[in-house]
Amino acid sequence: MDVTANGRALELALAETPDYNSLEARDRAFARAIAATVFRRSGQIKAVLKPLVRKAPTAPVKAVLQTAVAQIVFMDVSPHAAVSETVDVLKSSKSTLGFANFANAVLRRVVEQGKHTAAATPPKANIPGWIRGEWERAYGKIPMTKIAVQLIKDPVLDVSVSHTHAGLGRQDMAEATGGTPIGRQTLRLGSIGDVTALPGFEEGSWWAQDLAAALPAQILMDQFEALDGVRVLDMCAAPGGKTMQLASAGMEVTAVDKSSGRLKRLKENLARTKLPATVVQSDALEYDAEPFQAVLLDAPCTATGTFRRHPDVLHNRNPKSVADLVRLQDKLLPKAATLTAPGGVLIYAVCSLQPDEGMPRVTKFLEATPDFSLIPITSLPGLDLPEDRFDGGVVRTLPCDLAKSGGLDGFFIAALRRAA
Ligand SMILES: C[S@@+](CC[C@H](N)C(=O)[O-])C[C@H]1O[C@@H](n2cnc3c(N)ncnc32)[C@H](O)[C@@H]1O
Repeated sequence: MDVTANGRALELALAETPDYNSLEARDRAFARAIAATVFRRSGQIKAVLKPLVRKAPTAPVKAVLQTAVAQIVFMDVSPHAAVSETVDVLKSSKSTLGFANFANAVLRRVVEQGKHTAAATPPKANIPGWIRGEWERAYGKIPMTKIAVQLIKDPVLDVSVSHTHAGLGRQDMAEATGGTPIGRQTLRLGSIGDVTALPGFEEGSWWAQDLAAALPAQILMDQFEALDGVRVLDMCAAPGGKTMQLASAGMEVTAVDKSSGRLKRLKENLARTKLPATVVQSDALEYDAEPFQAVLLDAPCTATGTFRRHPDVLHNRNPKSVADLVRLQDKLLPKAATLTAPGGVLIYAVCSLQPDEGMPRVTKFLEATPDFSLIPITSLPGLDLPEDRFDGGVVRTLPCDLAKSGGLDGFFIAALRRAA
């Protein structure tokens, strides 16, 4: 409820819930899986409940019913156990006690017919209408349907393997984990479990990073013949996935971020991977330094492109949050420009599928800043993406790309150069 009503991220909402924190690790993982399934399957769950619930119950009762449907229809949970646990939960509070019998009756019907109703409801019903509209207009109806299929699949785990570690390279990691090398430095692993238990974690040989999230830094690095000692600013850097890529390639990285909590994670990541970077806590809009040969602006965005691992992003955003972020992106891009040295490279990236956060930001910036021009990108070595992902000389990945191997995050990436 905190996610939909207050726009909180599911991870944060859970982390600040005392009942959740008091659970054993295994039960916490189960509770998180139920919550994620509620968001992943929101439209199908609604379709299952609609014919059975004539009058809308209170918000807490509705939320409890949704978690029950998630378990009964979509998870490997005994239906009997899910019904009786749910009824017990409702009985445990005075405000919901009166709904226990009602829920019992509804959920028995869900056990009988829920799977059938869910199967008859297309996956695109799980995507909120306003987002579906924007994606259909931007990417077309068929890609939209394929994108929706990625939402109901279990996400894969991608890790980026450090360039600096002679010990556990990508091939060693592949052999040790059964993972598949994909792209330039990514290893794709079957499903997300306890990442800290994977070989090479303690040694800092890799960090979790979606294949698409590794592209902006790779595109930046492609613009240089030699990387050693090149000064680069990672302007919105935490938790540091891209900082680690740049540092592990030998670049001299300054990592700026506004959030102290997220910078703490960045510092932990750098310590674990034994990679160097100058870390600065600052609002990027107020940060000043001698201009850099390269600036990476991985801008704050709606992050709707990350829905495979974070299905809640489709439910805690709205058109106003897009507009607010667009305003910030329109300030950050010119600021990034002032920090880019003449002849230098500026990369703008967002992990968003909302069209407004992509090309229109770059077009507006280029119109206002004549000493910058687009460096057209027409393909990415090692990645077999459809030609139209490079329309306009920029990169637009869709979650349905490379679908057979697990898809990838939706990113928009543009490379720009300042005149010398
Ligand atoms: C997309 S995330 C960055 C992810 C990171 N580049 C990575 O690869 O791990 C955006 C970041 O922008 C930061 N941020 C938001 N507004 C900012 C601002 N005005 N100045 C600096 N950082 C900001 C957020 O704290 C967040 O860490």
